Parts: sequence; C-alpha cells; structure tokens
Amino acid sequence: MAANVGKKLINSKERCVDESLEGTAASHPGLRLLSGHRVMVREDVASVRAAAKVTLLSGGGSGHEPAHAGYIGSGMLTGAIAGSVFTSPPPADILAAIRAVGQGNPAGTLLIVKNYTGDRLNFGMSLERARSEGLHVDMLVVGEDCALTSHDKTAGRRGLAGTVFIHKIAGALAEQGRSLEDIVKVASQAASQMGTIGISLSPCSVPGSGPSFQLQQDEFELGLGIHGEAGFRRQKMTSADEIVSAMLDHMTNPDNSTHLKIPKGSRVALMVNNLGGTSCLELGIVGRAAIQYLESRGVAVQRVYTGSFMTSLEMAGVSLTVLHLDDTITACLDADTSAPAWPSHLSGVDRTSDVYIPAPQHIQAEEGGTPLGQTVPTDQAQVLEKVVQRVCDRMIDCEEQLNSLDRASGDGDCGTTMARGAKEILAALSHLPFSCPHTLLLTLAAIVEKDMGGSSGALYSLFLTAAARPLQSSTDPAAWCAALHAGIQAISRYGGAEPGDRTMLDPLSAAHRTLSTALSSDRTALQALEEAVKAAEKSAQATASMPARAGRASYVGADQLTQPDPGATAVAIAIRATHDAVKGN
Ligand SMILES: Nc1ncnc2c1ncn2[C@@H]1O[C@H](COP(=O)(O)OP(=O)(O)O)[C@@H](O)[C@H]1O
Ligand SMILES: O=C(CO)COP(=O)(O)O
Ligand SMILES: [Mg+2]
Ligand SMILES: [Mn+2]
Repeated sequence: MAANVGKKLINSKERCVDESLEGTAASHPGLRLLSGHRVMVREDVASVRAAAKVTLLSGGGSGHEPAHAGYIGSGMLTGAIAGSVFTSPPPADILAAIRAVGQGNPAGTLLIVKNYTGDRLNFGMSLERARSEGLHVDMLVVGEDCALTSHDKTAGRRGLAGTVFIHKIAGALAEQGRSLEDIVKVASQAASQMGTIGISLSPCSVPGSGPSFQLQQDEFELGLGIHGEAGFRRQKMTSADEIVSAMLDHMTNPDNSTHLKIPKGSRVALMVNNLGGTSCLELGIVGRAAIQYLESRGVAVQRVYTGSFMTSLEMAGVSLTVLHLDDTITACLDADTSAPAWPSHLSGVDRTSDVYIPAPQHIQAEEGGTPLGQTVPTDQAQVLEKVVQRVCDRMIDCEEQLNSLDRASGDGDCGTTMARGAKEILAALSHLPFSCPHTLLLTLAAIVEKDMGGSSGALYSLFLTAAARPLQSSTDPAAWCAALHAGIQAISRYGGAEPGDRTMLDPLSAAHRTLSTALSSDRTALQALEEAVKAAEKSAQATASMPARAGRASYVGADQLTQPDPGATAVAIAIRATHDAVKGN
C-alpha cells in the first residue's frame, strides 16, 4: 500500500471541497465562485451570457482535480459544479449554475456529464427544472471507458479523462458561435470516436476514510475507474512498456465489447493522464511507450497531451485516452483557451483576492404553494417525528459501516452521503410539518435534493416526492403502503433498475410486498411493520450473493461482490429504525 494513503493536507473532511475551490478561485484571475454554491464560473459570466453564445457546464464529484473547474475559461467551460468527494452534486447547485450561465441567453446551455448514475440523475433533474423555467438546456453524457468487456447489464461505460477532450471540442465550437444542436452533434460524434483505459499501482482514500482497496506491492490493476472502484484484472507488476501494451491491447481488442478500433492509417490525439500520484518522470515514460505502440501499428499520433487532467485523488496510476482526429476536431483542440488546466499559456492578467460573486436568483414567479394534504392527530405527528429522528440518528451511526460496504462495491461514499442528508434533516427537525405526511415527505425531498448529492441523494429525492402523492388524500396504513409502492416505482423509472439488480430496491420491494400482504390479512399495522423489517433485512443480506446490474457495483465482478449492497443495507437499517420508533423502543 502507498505510504501516503489516508494522510492528507486538509483541515476538515466536511469543508475540504469548499476550501480547495476557494484556493482555486483565489489563484486564477478568470474564476469566481457563486456565493452559497459549490459552483465555479467565469468571472465575466454576465457578459458571456449576454453574448448569446452557447454556454457550457460540466461537473461531478470532487477528487478529480483539476476537473472540472480547471477547464473554465474562454474556449472551454463557462462554469463547473463540484459535488462532495466522489459524489455527484445536488440539483440545487446544478440549477444555480444553469441559471448563472443561462438566464437571458437564448443560445442555450450544454451540460457535459460523465456517465455515472448519480450524475445522470442529478444533472437530469436540474435540466428538467431549468427547462420548466424556460431555459434552453441540453445534456451530453460521455462514457468512453474501454475497460468493460461487456456492458449490457451494467450502468454503461464510465466517463473518464476523455471527457476533457469533449470540454475542449464543445468549448471551441461554442466560441465560434455554433448552435447548441450543432455542438451536441459534433461533440457526440467525437465522444463516440474515443476510448480510455486506466491502470493503478495504489488505491486512493476519500478524506476521512481508509484506502479504497488493497493492492499488493507487486501488483497493478487494469481497467479501473476514477473513484477507487475496482478494475477488472490484477496482474504482476512489470515494465512500463509492457503495462502500456496491455492497456492498449485491451483498448483495441475486438473481443471486448467496448473496444476502440484504431486501424492503420488513423490520425489520433493521445492523452496521458496522471490519476493523481504518478511522478512526471513516469508520465514521460508512459507517453513514450504509448506513442511507440501506436506508431508501430501505422497510427499517426498527431497531438499528445500529458499531465493531470482527471485524477482520482492521490491514486498512483495513469489512463490513456485515444481520440480519432479529423480537421474539425484538430482545429477545436488547437483553438485558444484561457482555461488554466488546459496545456496552453495564459498571458499576464493580475490575480484578484475576490473569490465570490452573487448567484442569480430564480427570476420566475415563485411556484404555487404545495397543496396541503390530509393532516394527522398530534399523537401520530409525534410518532412521525420520532421516526424521522430515529432514522436520521441511525444513518449517522452507520456512516462508516455503509462507507465500508461501498468501498467493497463502489466508491466508498454511501455512508457519508446518507449521513449528510440525515444531518440536514435533523437541523430542520423543529420546523418539519409532521402533522401533514404529504407535505412532510415533500419537505424531506427538498432537503435531500439540496444537500445530499450522489446517486442516493437523487434516488431518495425521487422516492420521497413520488411517495408523498398517495398521502395527500389519506394517511391510513394502506396509504403508507401505497406511498412506499409509488416511491419504488419512481426509483425504478428514473434509475433504470428493478428488484433483483442488487440495489436499495431489493429491500424496499421486499418490505412493500410483506407490508401489503400483512395489511390485507388481519395483522395490526405494527405487526405488519415487524414482518416488513424482517423481510427487508433478509433481502438486504441476500444482496451479498447477487450479481449487480445497476449503479457502480455493476462494474465489479460477481466473484468480488461478497458483502451486502450498501444502499440496500441502509434501507434495512431505516426500516428497522422506523419500526423501533413506532413501537416506542
Ligand atoms: N439505478 C439504481 N436504482 C436503484 N438504486 C441504485 C441505483 N444505482 C445505485 N443504487 C443504490 O445506490 C447505492 C449507492 O449509493 P451512492 O454511494 O450514493 O452511489 P454513487 O456513489 O454510485 O453515486 C447502491 O448501493 C445501490 O443500492
Ligand atoms: O465523481 C463522481 C462523478 O462525477 C461520482 O458520481 P456518483 O454520485 O455517481 O458517485
Ligand atoms: Mg459516489
Ligand atoms: Mn458511492
């Protein structure tokens, strides 16, 4: 294990992203933060908006620096949204960014999103909101990972360092004044003509947590993503040349369903990306090996970009991206940009100590108030308050347990994301409308949507919003059961998973089935809930031996998935906490 894993120059795990953004804004004259949001924009965003050129946003979890804020500047992004480490940003920040670059701009805004469930859902929800405010917005999802040998039953190809090429290409086209539709067309075509493959020599660690995985001193791992999630193969350490050959052989292997064809005579750009902890000396050696490999196969390597473009915290390792070139794409790569992290030079502009500018407000009339649903008597409202409190307390207690399960199957942030949501709910506890379950669930959805982020934040927000509806006209046990069903349907509709795919849907649907059977027999509500707890716990436990077909666990081989799914475990803990609070334990 690398000696520096877990040891970090931070002040607190909660504020590390904010402080890093403030440092980035303070050191680059062209960048400002929107006050109240983890959103970086061009300092001249108001004039960019008024210029009626397409504006570009990207973003995602932090830990990939200089992505994405480093790509802000003329000829690249107009702004970037930063989530917590390895956690997709919540819709409130994404929407603030869309308003900041899109209000009053008829040319529209393009969201360039890496293909992760959390990012697709959170950016997708924000896009829908922005459209309902009359803004012209489109989204391009980039997934160019060549590691996966089959991606039929997974969350799809991951977006990796090649996404930066798309920022550059779309940015150059926007600068030329091309339409949103044109930019989407050219940039999507370019995205389909590139591939990335990564290797690691050491794990990384999320601030405050242990290493994402263990790798022996004499091993490297092939085909991993940028969140410390496992790759598909481990091999004995060997020379840089042999490792680069293994990477490019896999990238071009026709037996691999995500391979990139690079026939003789191709013209390509190559990106040699440091995953965080690789020395510049090694990057040079890797670049040399990759160029030799490609040229020996009759490929013209016309542009090479070497450096830290899309990192995975302190991970030692590299990714190689190959992008097919034509004259249009080459011109886009060569066009000027002032973005600090693109390898070109910014001419002398004095830096400033102002890092924040005001975020624009929602300019439309406020939405109508939420229609009031049926209310419940005080004793029931008190039970609801106990339930909310107990569930939140348990989520906070279980942060490390859930993170540890997520390190085994995903990126290690599930517990922190759940605890973040729980803390925000507890902070609002005394103002929550417990006497009206319908409004209560909508209010919880709004809290979760503002601060949680990640796949879990988006999925719980969808769940709570949908679950509120059946409680508008009734609050009896059958209505709660219908609410659970409506929530499950919403997660499945937008997240694309079904029960049996090894997700939070498994215990939720087991609980729902048990609850509805028990309620239609002669059981009391508490007895029904007791049975639902057992069914949810059994189902969550059973995910340990299931292959994953959704979320980032779907990238991990079934033989490596030996522990229960973190999201499913969280559901079982929440249902048990609900039961205990109702019972008065
Ligand atoms: N498409 C999906 N549908 C339902 N649940 C999902 C889906 N994708 C992921 N999950 C659940 O989310 C959990 C991971 O949550 P989180 O760590 O917040 O996600 P990520 O870090 O991948 O954004 C998984 O354990 C799984 O239960
Ligand atoms: O860093 C990330 C993608 O930008 C992590 O996204 P998730 O919320 O899907 O884990
Ligand atoms: Mg995450
Ligand atoms: Mn996760």
